[in-house]
Amino acid sequence: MADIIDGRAIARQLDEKTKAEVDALVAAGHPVPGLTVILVGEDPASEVYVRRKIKACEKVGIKSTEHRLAEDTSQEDLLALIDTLNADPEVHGILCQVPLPDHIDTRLVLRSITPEKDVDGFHPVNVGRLSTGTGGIVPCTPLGVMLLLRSVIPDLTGKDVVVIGKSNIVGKPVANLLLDAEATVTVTHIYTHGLPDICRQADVIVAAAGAPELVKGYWVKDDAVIIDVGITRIEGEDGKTKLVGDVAFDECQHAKAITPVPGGVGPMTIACLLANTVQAARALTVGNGDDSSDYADAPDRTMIFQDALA
Ligand SMILES: Nc1nc(=O)c2c([nH]1)NC[C@@H]1CN(c3ccc(C(=O)N[C@@H](CCC(=O)O)C(=O)O)cc3)C=[N+]21
Repeated sequence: MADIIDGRAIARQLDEKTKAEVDALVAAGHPVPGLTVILVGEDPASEVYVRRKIKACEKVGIKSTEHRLAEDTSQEDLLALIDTLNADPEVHGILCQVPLPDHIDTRLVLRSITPEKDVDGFHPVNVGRLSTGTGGIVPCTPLGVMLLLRSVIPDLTGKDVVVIGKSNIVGKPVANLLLDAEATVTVTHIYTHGLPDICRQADVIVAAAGAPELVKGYWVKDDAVIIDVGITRIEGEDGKTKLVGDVAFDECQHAKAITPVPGGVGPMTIACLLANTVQAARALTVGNGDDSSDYADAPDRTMIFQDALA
């Protein structure tokens, strides 16, 4: 049987460290780290995630605020709100839940969040810093993927990793982080020819295609490690809905280790959001931005949080 990588447990461990950092900041007379979440419209899945984020903030002592805007909110009003939050000294992290309604230019909105408060790591400045290994805020899900992976394979040097999916939110940043960790990375997607054969060569598969149960058992070599980023609600045989990943979990028990869905990458995404918020708060209040961090120019930014799990 494959080992199940317990994302909830590893997330709790990171949360403890985050809480200790919040306490230390406050004890040193700095403001309570603050996270603001913006949700436009009423997507039920987004509501679930936002509620989880707010609850998680409470647990570690981050002050959270929520802005719920109507579906028909104008782009101008959303940008004005972000301007206000950018200037608010009590707000250290700003997260605007995506997807946004069609009448809003998502790229413009993400660009308008100041990079220092961009705890999603989606601003082009943070994307550029990640891809050049020069600091910045690392996006939450890719960071979570790295921490889960390192809980099984502490040293990724020379490992053959296949990433399935090329999104700006997961596939591309994960590939960059893996390269920084000296892995050999093959980035693929659902149109890649011979995808099963490519996957069968891999020591590690990171499945982030958004295609439910895409990765079959025969795609996976014995003792591979599988990180499943997918999360899709489907109707099960009993008529009830259930969450499935991008990997046919039951067929992959010959793997060395695999993340479950739910309880794998999802909880880590939230724990990393909290960790990013505290990092942003520290940079904004204690130090002069990233340059205050010993890790600012470290080739592998994920180590800053890896230490928390040691
Ligand atoms: N600006 C922005 N930043 C995001 O980080 C962002 C976003 N927009 N839009 C939506 C996606 C999705 N996302 C998840 C967070 C937690 C779980 C999570 O905790 N999942 C639980 C189960 C959740 C459930 O029961 O539905 C688990 O996997 O165990 C999943 C997905 C963050 N996202």
